[in-house]
Amino acid sequence: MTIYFYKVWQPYGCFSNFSPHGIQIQGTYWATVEHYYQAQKFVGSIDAVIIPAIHNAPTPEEAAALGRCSSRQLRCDWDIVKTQVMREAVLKKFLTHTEIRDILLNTGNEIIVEDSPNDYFWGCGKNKTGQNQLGKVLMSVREEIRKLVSVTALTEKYL
Ligand SMILES: Nc1c(N[C@@H]2O[C@H](COP(=O)(O)O)[C@@H](O)[C@H]2O)[nH]c(=O)[nH]c1=O
Repeated sequence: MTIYFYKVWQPYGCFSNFSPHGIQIQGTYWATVEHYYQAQKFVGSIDAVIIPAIHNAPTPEEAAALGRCSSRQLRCDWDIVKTQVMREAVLKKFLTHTEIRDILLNTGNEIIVEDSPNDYFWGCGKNKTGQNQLGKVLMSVREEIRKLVSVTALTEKYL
């Protein structure tokens, strides 16, 4: 059965980028995946000065609001890199926090969908026709971690 998630306080809320699971990437700690993702929009852009404010935002909602401000200039390659940026952060989240890693692995091979009513790229949108890129990232991270877990088990057994 397809697994739908969206808000942190709803079922499978730990799949949301707003969930309180911090990540360390290239020596910097980010309070949530959302903080990291929103900040990456401005790396190398003339509006990169906003990055510390996004990093220090007290909540992921505030980080998202800063990153979504339409008067700021995004890095020019954002559309090309954003899915890879998201994948790296989501992979780090589920490698770092074992309790939610198990929740992800225990979803088996079910389809995972971000049930966002207004996001047709990361989510499925109101009418469920969206691209669901975040769900796809989560399923691909699930596969990658499964492979890592089996390699680790084999290594422990034979080496
Ligand atoms: N979970 C969740 C949202 N969805 C998240 O918003 C991000 C996309 O942002 P942008 O690229 O700026 O449109 C991405 O992490 C997506 O998963 N949005 C919300 O306003 N509230 C929420 O609880």
